[in-house]
Amino acid sequence: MITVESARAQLFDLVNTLPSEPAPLMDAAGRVLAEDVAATRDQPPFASSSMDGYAVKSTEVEPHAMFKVIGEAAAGRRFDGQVGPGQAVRIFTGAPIPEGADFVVIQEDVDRRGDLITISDLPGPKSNIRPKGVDFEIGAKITAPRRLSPEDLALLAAMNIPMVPVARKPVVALIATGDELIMPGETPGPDQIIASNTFGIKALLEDVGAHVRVLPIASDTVSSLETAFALAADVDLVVTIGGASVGDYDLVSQVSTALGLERSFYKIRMRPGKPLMAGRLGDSVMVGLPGNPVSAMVCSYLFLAPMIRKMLGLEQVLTPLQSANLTEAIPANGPREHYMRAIVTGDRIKACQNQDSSLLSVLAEANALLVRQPNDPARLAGDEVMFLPI
Ligand SMILES: Nc1nc2c(c(=O)[nH]1)N[C@H]1C(S)=C(S)[C@@H](COP(=O)(O)OP(=O)(O)OC[C@H]3O[C@@H](n4cnc5c(N)ncnc54)[C@H](O)[C@@H]3O)O[C@H]1N2
Ligand code: MOO
Repeated sequence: MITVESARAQLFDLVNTLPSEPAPLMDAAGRVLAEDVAATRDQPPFASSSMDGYAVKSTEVEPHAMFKVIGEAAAGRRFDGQVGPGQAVRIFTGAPIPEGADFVVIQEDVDRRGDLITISDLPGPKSNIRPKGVDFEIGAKITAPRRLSPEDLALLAAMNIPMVPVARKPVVALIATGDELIMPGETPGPDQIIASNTFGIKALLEDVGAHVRVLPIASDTVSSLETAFALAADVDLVVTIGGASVGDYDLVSQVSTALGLERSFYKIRMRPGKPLMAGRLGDSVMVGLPGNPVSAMVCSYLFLAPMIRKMLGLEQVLTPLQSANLTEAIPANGPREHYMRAIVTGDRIKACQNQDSSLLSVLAEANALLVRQPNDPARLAGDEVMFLPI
């Protein structure tokens, strides 16, 4: 059995950054920027008013000063003339500052009668003018790689970049295996359970940025598994769930090997998730997850999500571990690296009572995986431990 670290290194060797493709800005949320992009204009493209008021010459601003209002400047409609001595232009937020003016007196600080305004309250030193290009100038860059946030999309729009170069989404096929499985909503036979892993893993991988195809459940026969693999021939990553262990109906290894799998490894010194396998299968990469629901999800956090991030070209593929102090003692660990379901509150962490790898109710309560090294000694309340947030 190999270590988690060595498994990760081998998995990363199997995948490369995918090529980029143009995406309409409207559909680019959450995609990974693949190439640097540059603003095609200044923002704002002209000096503009940050307040509603009157544009005047700053040298004339003093208590009781009077101005004649000679026109109006609104957002989208500038005043074409020149502001001369003793003159003011009615101006609104976002409007271009007229020639000759370099100060906006807010309307709360003036009295207006007809076309005449008088400064009633002395304005502060702020000119209420946003200089041209104060937000960004033409050529300002957003650098790749970067997962595009809602704020990034707004910035790209302001930069007038309607098509964005993004990494192609890795396509993942999920194949649940087992005669006992049916889909939610179907009527289970007496010995059947609902295929749950598919849904958790799909959500997790889509959240990271993959496109996930859920294939029909494969039954525990060679031909059914072969059909499922055939349906997944054109994807980047084929993920099987279950059938990875040593039982008579655990056929994933046998079938994938017969189909030409160049196996990288089988079995990791970890808990849960021991019977993980991976390798190259045709033009795809195959990862065989253990069927126990918690094992499958933990392996998805530890291995599949970082593989997707690498395919997307992201620099940080691993989620950094954090530390917290135990609220209760935990016993010594065995020989496998253990990812214990745990609940973190502030800087304190509590390992969940029951660590059985079938318990989705415990996993759903947890917000962290407490990481124990092989043979880690018993830990006391108050001890500092490391965890992976989930
Ligand atoms: N003699 C041994 N038995 C087992 C070993 C071992 O080393 N020697 N390893 C155990 C460990 S650890 C794990 S993990 C499991 C992994 O088994 P498989 O990958 O072969 O998974 P299955 O047997 O198909 O299923 C295990 C369990 O999970 C349920 N399951 C499977 N797929 C789904 C799904 N999509 N959604 C929900 N639940 C699913 C399945 O019904 C079983 O209850 O092997 C141990 N055995
Ligand atoms: O490794 Mo299994 O995943 O312990 O339940």
